[in-house]
Amino acid sequence: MPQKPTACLALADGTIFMGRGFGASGVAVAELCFNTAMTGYQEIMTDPSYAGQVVTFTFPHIGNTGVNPEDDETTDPVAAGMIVKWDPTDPSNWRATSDLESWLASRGRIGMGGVDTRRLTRAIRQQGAPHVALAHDPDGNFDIEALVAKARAFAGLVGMDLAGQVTCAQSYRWNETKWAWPDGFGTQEAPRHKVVAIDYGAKRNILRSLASVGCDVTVLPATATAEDVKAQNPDGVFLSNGPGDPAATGEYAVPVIREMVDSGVPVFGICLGHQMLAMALGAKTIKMNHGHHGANHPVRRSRDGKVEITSMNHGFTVDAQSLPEGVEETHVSLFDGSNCGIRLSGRPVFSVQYHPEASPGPHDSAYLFDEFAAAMDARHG
Ligand SMILES: NC(=O)CC[C@H](N)C(=O)O
Repeated sequence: MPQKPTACLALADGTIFMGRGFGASGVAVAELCFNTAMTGYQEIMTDPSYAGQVVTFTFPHIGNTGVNPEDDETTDPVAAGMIVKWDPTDPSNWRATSDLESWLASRGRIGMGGVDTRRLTRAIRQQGAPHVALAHDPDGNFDIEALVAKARAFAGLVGMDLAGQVTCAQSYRWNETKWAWPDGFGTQEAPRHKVVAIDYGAKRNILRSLASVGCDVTVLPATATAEDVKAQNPDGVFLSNGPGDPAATGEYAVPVIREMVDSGVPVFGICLGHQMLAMALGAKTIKMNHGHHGANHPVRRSRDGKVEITSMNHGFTVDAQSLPEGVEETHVSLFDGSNCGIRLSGRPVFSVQYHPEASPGPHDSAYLFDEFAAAMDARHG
């Protein structure tokens, strides 16, 4: 006899998927996106930019390498839940300290296995990122109509400022010292640049990457004012990734970013930071149909035509048509032509939509951190 389903995914249009629940029980209401990465599920689940989203993985074997404390991008999982094709198996990896299921349970996040993730991904591509309710009940009791109603009632990410939920409560100095890849990437250079990183939901590996090129990083909360930033007397300002709608967070962040640009210091932004820098320079952002979430997104660098294989995680994008004169488009997605990078002409003010710290292939875009450091070196003369 087939097992009774213990998880239920209800889409707002009434489509229902049944499967096996794991991790925490309960109900999560969120937007649903698909991620095509074959590795990095722990980093994905703990990336603050995934707040308000359930992630379905197109790669069928998720959980094989377990979890470990070093791969967390923040203290807690931030994605609202995860959906996989096969149930996670026992981990097999020398770095694993726990298995995915108990890690998820201990952090209050819902998992669902046994789902036809190809069908689900097709639905996302066709209808745009749907609003969903994901339920896990070990007894398998579901009120499906109520779940559909919850999915319908979800307001969605447009207009939502989520940075406030995931930013640090207080400023702090990034002082991790022990971390490095075997090939030396990530080895810290002696700090020579004082950098303020504004934390809209920063991933740890970004702060680590800044430290690796000689930045002494002070992290400030998302609501930091221009005076808070200037009080640190930084050599450069970094604008982090983060969840939600850039236009909503931009209401308070963009005026601060504009002042930073006007002050003449080098400014570097990633993802949400990129989107809000673009807004500060006069551009607009728009919601995408189903966004870009994966570890093999090709991007063309305009200055020399080089193709970078990048990690991406975004549901909004900078409208390239809205870029004002004097703002160059430096990178373009080879999947759909969407904007992936900008630079203020002749100034060390630049940003990318993708994640150069995520090193999917393996370190293609880490040069951006070097360029930020070089811009600060150039200012010191
Ligand atoms: N990774 C990010 O910073 C995501 C930015 C923004 N929340 C988006 O979805 O587009």
